[in-house]
Amino acid sequence: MNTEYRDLYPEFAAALAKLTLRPHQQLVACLGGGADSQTILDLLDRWRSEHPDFNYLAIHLDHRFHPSSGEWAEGLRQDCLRRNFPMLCEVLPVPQGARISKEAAGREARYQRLNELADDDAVMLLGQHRNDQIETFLLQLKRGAGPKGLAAMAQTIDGEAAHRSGSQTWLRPLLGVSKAEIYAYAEHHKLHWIEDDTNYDTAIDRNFLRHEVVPKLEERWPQFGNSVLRSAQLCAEQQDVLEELLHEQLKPAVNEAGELAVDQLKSHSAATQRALLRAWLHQNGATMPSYAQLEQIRTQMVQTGNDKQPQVAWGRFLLTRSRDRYLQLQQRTSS
Ligand SMILES: Nc1ncnc2c1ncn2[C@@H]1O[C@H](COP(=O)(O)OP(=O)(O)OP(=O)(O)O)[C@@H](O)[C@H]1O
Repeated sequence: MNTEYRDLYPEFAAALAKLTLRPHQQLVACLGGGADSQTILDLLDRWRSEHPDFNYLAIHLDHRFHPSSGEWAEGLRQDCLRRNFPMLCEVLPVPQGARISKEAAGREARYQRLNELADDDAVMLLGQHRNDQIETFLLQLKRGAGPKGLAAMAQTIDGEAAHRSGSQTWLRPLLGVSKAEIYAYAEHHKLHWIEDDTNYDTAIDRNFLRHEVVPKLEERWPQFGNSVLRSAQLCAEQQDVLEELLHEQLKPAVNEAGELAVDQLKSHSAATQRALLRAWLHQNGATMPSYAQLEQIRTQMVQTGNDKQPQVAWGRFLLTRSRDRYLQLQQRTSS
C-alpha cells in the first residue's frame, strides 16, 4: 500500500481529549498484534511521554488460534519491554461450540477477560478503523439488522451501555482512519506487527467482504466507503433519538418492580409497540427476540383477553403477563 504518511497523533490525542480523564486513571492498549493495535500502542506511548500522570497497561490475550501464537505473544512482550511499557499477557483458550464461529467466540471471551483484567474505570483502547467499520456495516446488513446494528461501531462506548459488567470506557481512536493510513504510519515508525495469514481466509465472512466485495464496490463507486460511513452515522443518530424518545415513553409505563403495563402500550401503533417492547427488554438485559418472536410477544401480550395468562419463551427468557396486565421477564434455567 503506497498511501502517503500522515501523523495520526493529533487525531489520537483529540479522541482522548474528548474524555474526562482523572489523574492516575488506567489507560489500556488492547493488543491483537496487528498493525492496527501496534499503532495504538505507539500512539499511546507517545501520549504517555506528555502525560505521565496516568497508569498505563498493554494487554494481549493469546487464544492459541495459530501455531505461532506463542511466538507472537513473546514478540509483543519484548516490544513492550523495549518501550518500558507495562504489559500483561495471558493465554485465553476459547471454548468451542456450534453456536457461534471461533472468531466470534474469541471476541466474546476476550472482551470479558479484558474487562476483568483492567480497572473498573479504565479506558480501553481498541485498534478498529474505517475499513473495519465499513465491513461491520455490511455484515449487519447481511444479518438484516435495523438502525441499531447498521450504526456499526461507536467511537466511544461505556461498559454499562454495552451491557458488559463494570464501567470501563471503550475507545476506538482510529475509527475514522483508513487501514492504508495505519500501515503507512506503522511503516514510517518502524513498528513490528504480525501478519496473521488467517486474515486472508475468505471462508470467514469479514475476510470475504474485505478482499472480494469492498474492493469491487469501491472500484465501481469510489465514494462507496464514504457513503457507508454516512449511513452508519445517520443510523447511529436516529437510534440515539429513538432511544431518547422511547425512554420518555417507557417511564410512566413501568412500575416500581420494573414490570411493563400492557395497557400503556395499547394506544400506540404496532410499530411503536414493538419499539417499546424492544426498549424495555433491552433495559432488562434480555437477548433480543427475532422480529417474528417480537411480533408474537406483541400480539399475545397486547391482544389476548383478560381471561388468559399468555406467556412467550425465547432463548433463556420467559415473558409472562400477570392478571393486572403487567409484563414480567424471567430467566429460565435451561432453554
Ligand atoms: N488477542 C487480543 N488481545 C487483546 N486485544 C485484542 C486481541 N485481539 C484483538 N484485540 C483488540 O481488539 C481490536 C479489534 O479486534 P479484531 O478482532 O478486529 O482484531 P485484529 O484486527 O485481528 O487485531 P489488530 O488490531 O491487532 O490487528 C483490536 O484492534 C485490538 O485492539
